Amino acid sequence: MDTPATAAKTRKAEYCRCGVIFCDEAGRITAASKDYIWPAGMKAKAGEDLPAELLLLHAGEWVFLEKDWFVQAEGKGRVEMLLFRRIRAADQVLGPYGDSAINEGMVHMVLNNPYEGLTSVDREGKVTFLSPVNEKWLGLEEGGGMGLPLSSFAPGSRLAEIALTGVSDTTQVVDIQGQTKVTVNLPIKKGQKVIGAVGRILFKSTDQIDKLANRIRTMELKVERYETLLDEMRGNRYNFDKILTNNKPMRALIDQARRVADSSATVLILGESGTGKELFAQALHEGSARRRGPFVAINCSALPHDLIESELFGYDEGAFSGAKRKGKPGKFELACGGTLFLDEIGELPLESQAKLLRVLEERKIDRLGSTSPISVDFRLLAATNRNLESSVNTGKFRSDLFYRINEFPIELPPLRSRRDDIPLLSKHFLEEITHKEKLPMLTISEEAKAALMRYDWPGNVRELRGLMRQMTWKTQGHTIELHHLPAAFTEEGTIIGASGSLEEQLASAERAIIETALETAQGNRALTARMLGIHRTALYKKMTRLGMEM
Ligand SMILES: Nc1ncnc2c1ncn2[C@@H]1O[C@H](COP(=O)(O)OP(=O)(O)OP(=O)(O)O)[C@@H](O)[C@H]1O
Repeated sequence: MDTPATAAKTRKAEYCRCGVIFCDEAGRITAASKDYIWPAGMKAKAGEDLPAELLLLHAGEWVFLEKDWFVQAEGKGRVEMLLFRRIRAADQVLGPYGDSAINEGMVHMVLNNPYEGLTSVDREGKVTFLSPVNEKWLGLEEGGGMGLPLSSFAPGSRLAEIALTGVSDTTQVVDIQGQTKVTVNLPIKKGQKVIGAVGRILFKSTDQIDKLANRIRTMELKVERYETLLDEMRGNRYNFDKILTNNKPMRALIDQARRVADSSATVLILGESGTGKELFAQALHEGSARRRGPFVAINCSALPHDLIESELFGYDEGAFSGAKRKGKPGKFELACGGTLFLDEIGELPLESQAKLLRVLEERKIDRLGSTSPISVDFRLLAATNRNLESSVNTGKFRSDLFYRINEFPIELPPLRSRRDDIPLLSKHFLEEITHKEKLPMLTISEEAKAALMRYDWPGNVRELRGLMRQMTWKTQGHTIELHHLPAAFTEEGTIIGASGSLEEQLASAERAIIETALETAQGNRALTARMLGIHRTALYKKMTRLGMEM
């Protein structure tokens, strides 16, 4: 492999204090200078294949390997470096130069490379070298910056900091003088001592690097956008100050919840549907040290039983037919560093309850189809509108899980037990909805107010919100009159047909609300869904479930 010609050239390279490597068209190493070391620390040997990533990266261009590149630069002009080129014929690099010219030629080319600006500073941040392209870019005379503090003419540069800390700043995409550039800043060390720093700015980079810089820039912009969005979403989340109430027992509950928020206790939030359980869960998360982490909510009653486990635990590649090729993380994993809120926990199948208990005890999960457990760090909050104790007695809920999640129970009262909240919440929802829909604010007549106060609100605050939404569409004027309210409100203190179990009463209230909304929207399903603040498909599902005519 090592012909006399290439052997001579590698010797020359060693003489130049450059690591040089040669390879043929197929990417096989034909010769390497003695001290050519891959970034992984292995010596390059003739006869071996070039690592794939180098072939890919370099594709015939000059490349300076960041890790080993520019190992030391002392004063002006003397550099030790590692150069690499994939060449067709060695002569393309070394041919035109005579023996002594190799050193000069290569060093000259690197220092005067019009595509890269080099700057070095000493420990005090004073310039020890500026390549011509940098001088030109900074508007300096030849040699004009030498010996001056770099900060005096390039205030944005971090090089002086690197010369002090010795911590490299590799491959940053930065905006300098209105242009996006790729920079690499490395400390210069003598033994263990940091004696300065050297920085590289890529000017007219290769197409690959330009594309890379653009991709990184686009990704950075995306990340910025998502971070803003996340912050907005966080801002939209409820905290304790956003839970409105005039009711004393509710205020006491909020105080209790505030106190337990920043603990690791599992809070079990009990209460009828629509009383604000999810609101409390969000506020507990926001009041904890995990607030910067994710808040992941899952409604156990909304998922078919056979999907619950894959949603909670995730699955590995090829775990079952139809699974996404790459696998998918489950909610336990997604909630890492944050809070997992299991809504309607009473609906969890017994088998999943056993698995949940194990996760809570071991803090580890196994994705479906995987045998390597993953550690998970989340705080559990749970909610239910069922009486879990009676579910334990009937064998529908595991007692050990019940005791495990019942560390701090909070029971939210139904709206009918805190009627003093009705005027406050009605006004709040009217303001919120009219503002959002750009409609005039409504007032409520005394008669209508009295009817709202009398009503039993089986759907609790959610029902009140839905009604206020309907009213903003239904009342053409500025006042909600008694006759605008659904029939259920005109019957003294009762709902039409409101007898039977809570579930039956809820269904009957839901049916009445949908019917009124449909009537107001003159049968227009899309408008009805909008009025009710739900998606059209959700409206169809509800109508089917409630046995309503489509
Ligand atoms: N005190 C309150 N202040 C403001 N809004 C409230 C309050 N209580 C409830 N809401 C609103 O009522 C609606 C229902 O609340 P939430 O979803 O938290 O109830 P839930 O008890 O979790 O219901 P479900 O059991 O059906 O999941 C939400 O739109 C919520 O914003």
